[in-house]
Amino acid sequence: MTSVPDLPESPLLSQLNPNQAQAADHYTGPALVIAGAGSGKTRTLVYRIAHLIQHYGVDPGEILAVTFTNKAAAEMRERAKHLVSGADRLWMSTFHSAGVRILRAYGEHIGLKRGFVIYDDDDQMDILKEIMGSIPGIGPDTNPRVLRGILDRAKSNLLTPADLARHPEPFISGLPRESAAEVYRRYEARKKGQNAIDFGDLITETVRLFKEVPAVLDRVRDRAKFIHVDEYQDTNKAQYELTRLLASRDRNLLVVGDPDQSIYRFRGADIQNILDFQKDYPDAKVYMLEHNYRSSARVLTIANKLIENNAERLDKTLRAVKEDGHPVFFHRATDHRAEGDFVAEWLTRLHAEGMKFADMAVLYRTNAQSRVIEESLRRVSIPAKIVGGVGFYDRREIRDVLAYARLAINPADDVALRRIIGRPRRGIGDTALERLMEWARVNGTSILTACANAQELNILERGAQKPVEFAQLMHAMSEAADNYEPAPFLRYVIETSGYLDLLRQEGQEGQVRLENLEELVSAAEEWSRENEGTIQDFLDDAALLSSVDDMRAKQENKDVPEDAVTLMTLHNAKGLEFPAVFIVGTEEGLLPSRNALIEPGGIEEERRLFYVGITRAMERLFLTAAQNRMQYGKTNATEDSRFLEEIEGGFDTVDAYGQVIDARAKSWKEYRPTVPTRPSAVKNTSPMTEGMAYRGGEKVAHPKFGEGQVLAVAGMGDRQEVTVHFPSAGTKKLLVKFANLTKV
Ligand SMILES: Nc1ncnc2c1ncn2[C@@H]1O[C@H](COP(=O)(O)OP(=O)(O)OP(=O)(O)O)[C@@H](O)[C@H]1O
Ligand SMILES: [Mg+2]
Repeated sequence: MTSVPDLPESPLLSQLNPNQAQAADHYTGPALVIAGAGSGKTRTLVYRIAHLIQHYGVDPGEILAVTFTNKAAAEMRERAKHLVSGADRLWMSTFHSAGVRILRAYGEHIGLKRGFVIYDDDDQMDILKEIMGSIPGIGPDTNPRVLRGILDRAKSNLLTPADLARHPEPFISGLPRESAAEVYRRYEARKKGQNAIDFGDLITETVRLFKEVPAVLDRVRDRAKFIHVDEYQDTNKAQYELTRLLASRDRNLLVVGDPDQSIYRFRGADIQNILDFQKDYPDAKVYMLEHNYRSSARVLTIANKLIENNAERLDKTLRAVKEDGHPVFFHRATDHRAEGDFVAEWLTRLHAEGMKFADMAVLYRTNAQSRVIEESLRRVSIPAKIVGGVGFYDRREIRDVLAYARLAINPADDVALRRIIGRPRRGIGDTALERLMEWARVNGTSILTACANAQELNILERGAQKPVEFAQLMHAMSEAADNYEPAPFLRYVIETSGYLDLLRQEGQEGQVRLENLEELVSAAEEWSRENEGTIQDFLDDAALLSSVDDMRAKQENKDVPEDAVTLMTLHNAKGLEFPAVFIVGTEEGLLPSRNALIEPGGIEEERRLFYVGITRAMERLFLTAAQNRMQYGKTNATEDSRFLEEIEGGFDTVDAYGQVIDARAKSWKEYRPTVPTRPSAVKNTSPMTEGMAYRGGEKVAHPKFGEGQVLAVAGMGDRQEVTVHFPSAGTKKLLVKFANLTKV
């Protein structure tokens, strides 16, 4: 029996349970916190940061924490500020934001020019559409999205075009690999010519910078002597490499994650990063957290039950701290509309019982499902905040004005130029534009340079004055960009570009667009109050907003009251929690998704996604399905999700009025007995793993495999099973009874 080693007396640590406190007290060297949903991983990470500052005297200016969204980073900073002073100097950001910051400061060392812009998904598509036509093996029916997917995955895996050409598989996403590599090559060249980088580059270029210019890496490492990564299970190869480089000198790297919540494999996330952490850092300390503080025991039971069906996983223990709570309800509606009405009905009831709308969330697999739910909610006037979907920053007028701003900062941004040269119309037709582009291509200049010289160089026979005027307009705008704060500058752009007049002529619709532009100016004003920086910094931030980020949500839901139900995809819900959660569309073809059925490992990924959804719920959980659903314009009969079968017995089936039809959950204790366990606070040093022979992180020896470290412990008594990582033999699952392990 091991006991909790002495921990420093600390008011901070006393707010954690003993295992959490041990992890939070981790000082130097590599560490891995691996634990299930709601076990306090994120909380432990924040407390560890505060404890480093308060107890170990670490300078906040040497601490980096990487989170999944800017919102999570902001929240973490707020929490840290409450716990300890100096927290405003912490570096908390996403991988992408960290990349921008590093590349803006040091990108010149690897040939990035000042003022580079960040291309988003749509900009990428513009380039791909333009180049794909002339590449052998890429037909006109090739979807540019497929190409974009190939590029994204290649970058996530740090593959160059040459690597792609050497790829062992003859086809990549159905395309000849040579063609895919050629697309990649030309795309990169085009982007470089326009002084732009894309999302993937934010990581890969930073990695390249670190490798090629060690002095820069050293400077950045001084600012990141203690590194934390939340949601480590969703890092890809490039992010892994970035982390590895940053941590390679001081080796103070603490990562937290849950392999069961890895849900971004389709975007290149590699679950192996977390599983191999101990291979990369053989001296890593492993901390396991085994108590779930978030969900009622019933909710947690079905979550545990579900995820056990995954074959590829580390066994972990996760026990409820909370009581049984309410039964989980499942409702099978006649169709998707009835499903939406059922959700609206229960939202209303919960609200009448005193729960705030803001404490409720509706989660779905695909954005397309949100429309019907929204309609149902609107009918009964439930305020709803939609996260994701076609949002504020995707609107045409917003993108147009931001494109002007980009071009003002970076005259080489041809993608932006092509977007706005005809908005409003300024007498430069398609043929003229093509000649300008051709001249620019032949002479290796930007299109804007071609415009500026249209008259002298005889690029155009007629109307050469128009492009020259456009170039003059942009020149004036560039000067304004240097001289104005972000908000006045955007106002200047809206007016001088002619966009304002254009919208004024468009009547009602123009009016709505104008209001959106006003909102953009307000967003910039608000941004300036909270940040110091130029229009360039504002554009960077706007480009990096993810759908769950606050700045984005605020603009997108500007007319929605504070107290509103959240509607979002299961993916976006990661890391969040709500007292009441509805998961809709638990049907075959939706959850698991149709694509998952044909992809290797697809079902297990979808199961993890469902697991993420279930474990967001604190008190109430509702699952729904529609027997008939309209999809792609046709109504079809559906089948219940296979996952429902896996958790059968864990929920009550209810009818449209909420009356229990099938009360399985009433006898749920027989179905799977879990008794809530309440771990003591840290002051009381009784070990929380009472009755267990082994604990995560412990060093053991095996007669054949040698020394190793316990990764996970599952089961009790004779059936206790440990997962042990042996540096010489890999990771093994062993039954304690037979394994002949000894403690080291
Ligand atoms: N020791 C504790 N005492 C009280 N509340 C706790 C404790 N540990 C965690 N919690 C609460 O439990 C909830 C879940 O914690 P947290 O979000 O840190 O879990 P997590 O492991 O990061 O979850 P996820 O896997 O979903 O990211 C939070 O509301 C947190 O404040
Ligand atoms: Mg978390």
